[in-house]
Amino acid sequence: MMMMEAFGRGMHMAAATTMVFRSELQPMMTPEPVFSSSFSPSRQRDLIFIVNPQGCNGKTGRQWRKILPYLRSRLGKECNILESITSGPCHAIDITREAIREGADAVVAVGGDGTLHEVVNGFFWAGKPVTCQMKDLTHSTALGLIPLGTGSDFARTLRWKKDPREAIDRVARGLRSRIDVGVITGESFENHYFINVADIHLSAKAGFYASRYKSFGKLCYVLGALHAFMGHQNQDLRIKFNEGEWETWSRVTTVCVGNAKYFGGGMKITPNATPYSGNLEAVIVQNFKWHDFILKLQKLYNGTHLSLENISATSVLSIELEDISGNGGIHIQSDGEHLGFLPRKISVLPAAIEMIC
Ligand SMILES: Nc1ncnc2c1ncn2[C@@H]1O[C@H](COP(=O)(O)OP(=O)(O)OP(=O)(O)O)[C@@H](O)[C@H]1O
Repeated sequence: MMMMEAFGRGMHMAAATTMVFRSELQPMMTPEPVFSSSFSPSRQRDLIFIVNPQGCNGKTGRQWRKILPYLRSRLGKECNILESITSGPCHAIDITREAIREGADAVVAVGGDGTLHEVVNGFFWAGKPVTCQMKDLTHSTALGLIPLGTGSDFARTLRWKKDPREAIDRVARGLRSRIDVGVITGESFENHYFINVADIHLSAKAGFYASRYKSFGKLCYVLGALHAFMGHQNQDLRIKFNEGEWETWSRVTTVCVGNAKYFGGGMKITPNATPYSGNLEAVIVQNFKWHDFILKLQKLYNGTHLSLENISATSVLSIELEDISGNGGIHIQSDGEHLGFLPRKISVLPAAIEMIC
């Protein structure tokens, strides 16, 4: 494969909507993964490992080099192990597209949620899944993950530890399960995909500032949030759920739309979300100040914040958000990557990707 090196180969929505009440939030059954198939044992599999050497402040690159011997011993006999080291932001997207087009059996992201996010975006091009031209229609490339980032929040929902050996064993077993992906659309905006959490306003700014504090490890997300509160103003937003009517939500601090549960280095922000459910969980926080954030931090980490008065949650297939002030300054990010400003629509693509689980 080109470019790759082969080894051995508030509720101040005081007027609550008809759509969402905290009290209406039904306890959800947690959907479990359905394993469909494993790799064919009859031929050598092509596994592409996309490594972000700068992940976790450079620790990802060092850990990767340490685990390579184990990877080779565990997978070297039955697989072609191909390593591709990213050269900078967005490189993983191109590598993934190329690998899928060339018929790879799996593309494995080695790094944090940012690297995983780029690999997921590589599964799509021009609004459609990327496919392999050379193999039969039943062939599909699976997504794999060796979580080695600062937060590695997506892995938490699947209850995976940041243990590279455990992750390699999972890749070796090769069990696959279809997972949902979120898609963000907007006028003059290329479709953007996410696997973990998309978020708007305060927390999107927090993600941006967190990157300045990465040397503090997971604490970078709390520091980023406190930084984001400086000069922050809660804003009135227009929100539409599931293609319904537009509703006005006042003094919105942040909106988080989860395909999975955790962000910000372990905050269980969308505690009912799972990537096997066919929908997303939208959590709307209103009228929060920086001191509320500090006082409620523990609840955010353990996922009990949905019981608070100015937090609402609902399960959605799609959610559209517009800035009422019209000044265009409401930030949006997904999986920690900054994506510009509202208006945007966020929808679920059920069972869009096969993942090695
Ligand atoms: N070679 C590179 N040099 C600099 N940045 C890179 C390189 N390759 C990828 N990146 C960027 O690094 C960003 C962060 O990487 P990653 O998410 O893997 O680590 P992290 O931020 O430590 O983990 P987490 O997102 O889980 O907190 C990615 O969004 C990606 O765009």
